[in-house]
Amino acid sequence: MYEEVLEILPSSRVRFNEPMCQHTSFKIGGPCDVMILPESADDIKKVLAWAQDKKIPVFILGLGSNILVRDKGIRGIVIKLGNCLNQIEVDNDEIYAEAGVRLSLLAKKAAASSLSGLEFAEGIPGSLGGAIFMNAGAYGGEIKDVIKEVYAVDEKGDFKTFYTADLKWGYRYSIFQENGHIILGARLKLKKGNRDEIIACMQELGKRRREKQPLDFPSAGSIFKRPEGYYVGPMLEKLGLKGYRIGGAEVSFKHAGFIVNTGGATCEDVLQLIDYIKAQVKAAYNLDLEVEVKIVGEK
Ligand SMILES: NC(=O)C1=CN([C@@H]2O[C@H](COP(=O)(O)OP(=O)(O)OC[C@H]3O[C@@H](n4cnc5c(N)ncnc54)[C@H](OP(=O)(O)O)[C@@H]3O)[C@@H](O)[C@H]2O)C=CC1
Ligand SMILES: C=C(O[C@H]1[C@H](O)[C@@H](CO)O[C@H](OP(=O)(O)OP(=O)(O)OC[C@H]2O[C@@H](n3ccc(=O)[nH]c3=O)[C@H](O)[C@@H]2O)[C@@H]1NC(C)=O)C(=O)O
Repeated sequence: MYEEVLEILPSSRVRFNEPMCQHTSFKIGGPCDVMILPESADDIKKVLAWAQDKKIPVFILGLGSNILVRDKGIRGIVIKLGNCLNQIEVDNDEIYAEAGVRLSLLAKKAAASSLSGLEFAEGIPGSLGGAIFMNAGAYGGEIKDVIKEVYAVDEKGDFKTFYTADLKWGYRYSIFQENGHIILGARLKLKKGNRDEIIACMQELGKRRREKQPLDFPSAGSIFKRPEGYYVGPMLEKLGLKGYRIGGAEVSFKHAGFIVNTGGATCEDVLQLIDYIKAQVKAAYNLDLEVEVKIVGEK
């Protein structure tokens, strides 16, 4: 049945049984049935209509930096926007960018145009779409601070424009986590600044990130959200969990808020490690840690 998608898209934009471990920063995940690499919003509309007609589930992937895919993979279609919808246009103090653009690349482009506001995004590995979906943030900045409008399609493929005030922004939260729309792009409003100062700020944040975070191992960044009044890293460090390992999954020695794949980790290893950490934290602090990373795929 999946082969029928070749009637609406050229084979260069379709992959069958694609291993998700090749598309996630964790380097974990079994195959998806079909992966679509769209070139335009029109491709996405066509695929959505086809999937709806055939009742096939659709999953949207940005750059795979904030997901944990189960070992059996994903049934149905994965539409990968990361590295696909890639256009950027600078217009005075505003930037229009498509959802698949790498956030750190967008930050560099803003800096080169003497535009301030995206310095915090230096080194963030996800796409603009993923960043909006979860209101990505680091070093005191959040993507919500620079978003003016977001352009999306609903499940039927109808286009919609959202103004930032309507997006229900919260800590690692936006309306897109409840409405199921696909983000196609956004208009960002930045501030004119001094190019050298913007670049110096980004270099400083990049240095801090490299010093504090285990960037030399595959991971999905912070595995848990920050509980109010706590930092996860020091909490796990005090519990002696740094270096605790199940299979190939390990609580990072460098930053205990990260689980790293030391080589050959399965999703099951990571899930077991998450459960173990949660139980330890519950017993010691009476706190329920909430997973920040999105867990997807067939159980
Ligand atoms: N602060 C930091 O240091 C780090 C931050 N991150 C953040 O995580 C974010 C994840 O981005 P990315 O790797 O691209 O995302 P992923 O590919 O990991 O996708 C995560 C989820 O986001 C949703 N999503 C992604 N793109 C879109 C879109 N265009 N429209 C609607 N939903 C979308 C999907 O949910 P669904 O299927 O339900 O639609 C998907 O399950 C990054 O932008 C980054 O900010 C990640 C690592 C480190
Ligand atoms: C990596 C991510 O985002 C990160 C983002 O890069 C950083 C930097 O601003 O702040 C958040 O991490 P975090 O809550 O762990 O904060 P950090 O600044 O890294 O650490 C907090 C404090 O704990 C200390 N710390 C951290 C780790 C550790 O093992 N031991 C320790 O003592 C740090 O030195 C620091 O004083 C984001 N995570 C969340 C869930 O909010 C991500 O979302 O995937």
